[in-house]
Amino acid sequence: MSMELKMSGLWRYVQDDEIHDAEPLVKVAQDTLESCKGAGNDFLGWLDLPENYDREEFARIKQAAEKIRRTADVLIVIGIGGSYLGARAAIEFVNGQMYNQIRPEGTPEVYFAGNNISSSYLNDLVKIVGDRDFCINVISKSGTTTEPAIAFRIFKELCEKKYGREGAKERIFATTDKERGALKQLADDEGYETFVVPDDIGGRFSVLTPVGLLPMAAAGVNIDEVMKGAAQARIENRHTTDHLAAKYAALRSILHRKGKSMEILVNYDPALVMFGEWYKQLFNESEGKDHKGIFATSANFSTDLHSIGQFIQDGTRMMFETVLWVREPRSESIIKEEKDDIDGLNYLAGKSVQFVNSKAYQGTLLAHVDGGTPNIVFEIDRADAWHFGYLVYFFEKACGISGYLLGVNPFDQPGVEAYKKNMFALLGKKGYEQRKKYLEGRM
Ligand SMILES: O=P(O)(O)OC[C@H]1O[C@H](O)[C@H](O)[C@@H](O)[C@@H]1O
Repeated sequence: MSMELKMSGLWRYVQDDEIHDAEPLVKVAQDTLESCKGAGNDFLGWLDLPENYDREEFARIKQAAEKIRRTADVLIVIGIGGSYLGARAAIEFVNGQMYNQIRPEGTPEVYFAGNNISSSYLNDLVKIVGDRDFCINVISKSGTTTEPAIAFRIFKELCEKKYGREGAKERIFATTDKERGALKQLADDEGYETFVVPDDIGGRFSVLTPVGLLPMAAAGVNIDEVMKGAAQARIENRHTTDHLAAKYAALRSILHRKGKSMEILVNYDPALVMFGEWYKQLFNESEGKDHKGIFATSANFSTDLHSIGQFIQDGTRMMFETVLWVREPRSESIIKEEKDDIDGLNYLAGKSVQFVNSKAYQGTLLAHVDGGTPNIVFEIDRADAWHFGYLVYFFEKACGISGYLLGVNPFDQPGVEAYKKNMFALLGKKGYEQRKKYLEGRM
């Protein structure tokens, strides 16, 4: 089975008849999505993407990845939001958080830039590259986002200094709109190889496009497997409401109506930390609008059980957890017996660390449920490329259904503009003069 939903963490909170009663509405939401008749329907290119992707471009991604691997010790991936999170989530999901230190042979170190406005971070990254050979993949659908634009100026200059303008051309790969935006214009002017973010796929739904696929492939993630996993999720989660994406959307909606306004995506392996970050953008930008929505966040257990665990167990009862449990770790470690059992751990001698992790998972689940935090649980066998693709498509589909159930357009993000307008005004950008005056008067 690709993925299993476990309901034992919901027994006090959601009854079978409630799920049954929610079905007609879930069906309407799903039909609206699948028939492409709902709000935001010009952004549904991701729905059939696992079957309908551009094979020629896919082959070109593999060639470019090969070239990066051949010519670079370091790959700098520049992007933010949907142009950043998915690729990083994939690389860490498959290879672990310490990927750069233990990466597969022949693959470059991969670092991400343009996802913050920290000069220290940028300078640290320049230091890390040092004298080594590097390539750049600059990613921006709009081609005008401030953070990646700043980072790209710095690394483009570095690249041109080191390799000359002609040489840099061979090392810079741009992923952007097929015809619009500053990045597309720049890429055409300079002669960079370009990859397309399709018009009908929004940033947070774009991980299975070149946005995510090129960095993944460069890092040695098997992108054929990623697409196969996504294709399987597409087949399993459509048409009827008898599938996990519909059930998950129904459960979220039922819990929300009962006052649970916060969802925590829980993992038990640091390799999934960035997957949690990707999920946060997906759900918050899709549902957090019109003064509605579940606030989606993530937690990393057992790490966070020693920090925010107290609140989840015992604080304001406003949350539910969605646990993503991976049954088999990438590698195993066995706890050894010690002669003097000073730390009292000998009762675990011979047991695997994953066994201990599994008991932490089960024990936490029961404690949180007893404390008033319902748990939805998904279990998968392995954190590999196939399951990454599966999970991406699964959460995207569930998010689309869930957004329509909530009565919002899940495919826009008008609220993100507010801070940008203020920032541009305060920076003195042309056209924002009036706002600048008004804002500065308030400071
Ligand atoms: O790819 P870009 O156009 O640079 O956009 C990057 C990100 O920036 C924005 O502010 C949006 O809210 C995100 O949805 C998007 O993923």
